[in-house]
Amino acid sequence: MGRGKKSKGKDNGHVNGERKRYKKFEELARDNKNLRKYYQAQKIVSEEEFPEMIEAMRTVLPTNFRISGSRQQATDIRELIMTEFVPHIRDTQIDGVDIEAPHPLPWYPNNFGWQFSIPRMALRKSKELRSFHSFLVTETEIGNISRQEAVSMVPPLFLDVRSDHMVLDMCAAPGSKTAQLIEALHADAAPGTAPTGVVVANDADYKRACMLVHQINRLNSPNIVVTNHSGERFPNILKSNSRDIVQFDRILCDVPCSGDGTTRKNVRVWETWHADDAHSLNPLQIKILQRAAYLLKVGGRLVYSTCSLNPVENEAVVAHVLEHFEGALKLVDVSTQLPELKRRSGLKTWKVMTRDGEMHETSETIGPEVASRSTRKHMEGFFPLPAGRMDELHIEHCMRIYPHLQNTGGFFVAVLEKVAPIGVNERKKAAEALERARQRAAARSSGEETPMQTEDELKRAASEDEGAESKRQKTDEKEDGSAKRAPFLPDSPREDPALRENPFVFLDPNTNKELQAVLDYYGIKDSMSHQGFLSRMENGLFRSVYYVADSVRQLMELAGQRLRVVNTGIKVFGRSTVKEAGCTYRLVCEGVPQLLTHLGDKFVIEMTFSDLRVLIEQVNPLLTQLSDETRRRVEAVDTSCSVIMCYDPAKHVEDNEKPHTRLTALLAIPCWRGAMSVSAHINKNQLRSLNHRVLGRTANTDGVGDLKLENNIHTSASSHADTPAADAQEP
Ligand SMILES: C[S@@+](CC[C@H](N)C(=O)[O-])C[C@H]1O[C@@H](n2cnc3c(N)ncnc32)[C@H](O)[C@@H]1O
Repeated sequence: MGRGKKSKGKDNGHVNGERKRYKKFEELARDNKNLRKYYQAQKIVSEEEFPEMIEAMRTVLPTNFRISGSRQQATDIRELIMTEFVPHIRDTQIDGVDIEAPHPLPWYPNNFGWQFSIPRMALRKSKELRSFHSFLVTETEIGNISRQEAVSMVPPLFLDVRSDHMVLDMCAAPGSKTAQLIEALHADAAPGTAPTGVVVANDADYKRACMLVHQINRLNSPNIVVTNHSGERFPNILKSNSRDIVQFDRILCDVPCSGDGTTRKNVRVWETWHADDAHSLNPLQIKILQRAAYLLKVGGRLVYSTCSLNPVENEAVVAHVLEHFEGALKLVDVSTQLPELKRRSGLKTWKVMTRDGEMHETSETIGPEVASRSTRKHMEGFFPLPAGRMDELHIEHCMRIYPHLQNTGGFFVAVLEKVAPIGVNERKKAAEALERARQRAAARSSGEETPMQTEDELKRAASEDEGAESKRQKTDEKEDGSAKRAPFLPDSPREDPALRENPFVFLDPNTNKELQAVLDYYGIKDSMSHQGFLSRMENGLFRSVYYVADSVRQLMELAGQRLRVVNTGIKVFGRSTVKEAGCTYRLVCEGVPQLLTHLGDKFVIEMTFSDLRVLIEQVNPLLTQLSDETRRRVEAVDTSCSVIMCYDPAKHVEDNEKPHTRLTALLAIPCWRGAMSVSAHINKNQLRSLNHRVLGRTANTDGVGDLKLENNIHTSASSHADTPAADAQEP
């Protein structure tokens, strides 16, 4: 549900001191008189359509997933689903009933969003379906697939994230939309280049922020920072040598909400729903959106979304914030984007329901007996603005997605753009830029080169001038090294005893000999910035080394202690437990995509298809089992050392054997070079996935399949005792 955490003061499972018996899922009535009355009165759909919508809200939601990760990898996974699973499931019948095959969501770009409805009992009765289910579980574990409600995939698509954008996800946990934002940042970068932007994923709830870390770590991005602030109090980060604050190009406000668009998944909403749930959330939602507006650059885009159908949490919030900023924010008409996505326009009129079930058109009819003092304080914000004003603000540009339109949950999305500065500082800066543009235009027209410009042209020139000014500032910082000089103060340890982690510190290879030795050993090239390594110190020692993109480092240096950083970067090196190892640090699985192009050549070893087969089929295969060239290259590195073994499907087409499914993405596998053997240093799910995709061998999570995976896992009991057993359990 959208709220994200239990509201304070709830019963904790007790009523009047006695333990409350929660009804079983199937005992719950999928109905609520007040809910029906409320939405019928709002006329959110026509009278004829209303029963269809309520019926859809009662049915079980289909399963949806998104193919995630890098574009090329995602393409390979999509091909596998289309060629292997869809045709089989399409032909499957259970007890004489056809099973609906998984199908792509028509509006999701590149067929990367999918939907299917397979009854649980059907899974038990069909080998094909069980196999598909196991595939989903495995690929989800390793981050190639994300289970995500279809409508929840919508808001990031309207943010239009580019590779150089500063993006803020205000209420990010558990992180399914953050993952989309990170993917968009990487997908937009030119082939072979890294994005220069940042995604800051923030959540007010520390525990949920930690869940978010788990979700996004699977994407192996060095361009992400996870922070823990109340969105409405997200701190100002000052640019260096300036009183200006860092602002974002894109902001997602997927705010806490009552979640009544999720009745198909959270059946308990039917039992607990009341219209005034929205009343306590509306003031917070307004504050979060207002803060986001301040943090947004002029010309930047913001998406506000909820999984609630209630106008008090949706159009009311948007309308009052637009009104508050007096034209600095405007709603964007996105009706021609994602044309296949069925949606309805935002509401311009609605009524407010109080706890007694009465509907009100104005706050004047609401008495103190049905509204607490704090509710009364905010009541104006629940109602629509005067009719003419709702038209002027184009509230119809908001999007409402209803469950019956395309078999999904319910959702609300509004796309906003900041068209003018807000606040004293921003206005002053804009006025200065306008004056500069005026003076330039005057100078030009006195030289009779160009005629005097119109006010609009001047404003445009001024806003371009501001952009150029901020670019100039960045370049100046680079040139005079001031950004580098800005001292980085680690985020302070939190007061909450549950938050025990040590703060991140950047490691400078010029002064940190241990790091320099690791970089020298692995021949890390200058193409990888040496300033992005950081760690969490434990008793003066660092166990793991992480890496962040320059953009993240600059942001963290500017923010200093102001930003409560929960996590950032990707782990690239882990301290080795093997005493005789060539280097005290080994390569870490999740760091492979980051390190691959920057490692010394001898550590990246190309292999043939038959080498790949040996590596994923056998436990610690002997070096003698590899092809001659591959073996020669592995033997050229120290024993007890990490290497990355790569299979490039584009290069090794001459091999007699071919992968089971069409592969286009390079497969890069971190390995451990033992005295006589080499072993893939990956976890069970990664091994399972490779065996399936490369060799067509399945090892299902429920035991179905022809691969006995237990035998392939590298443990201390494995046949050649020269792999780092402790490391193998945690690659
Ligand atoms: C609807 S959920 C967000 C879902 C998330 N965007 C996703 O796609 O996975 C709302 C989140 O807001 C967080 N939250 C609640 N109050 C907040 C606040 N004042 N500021 C920031 N986050 C808040 C909750 O902890 C919850 O994780």
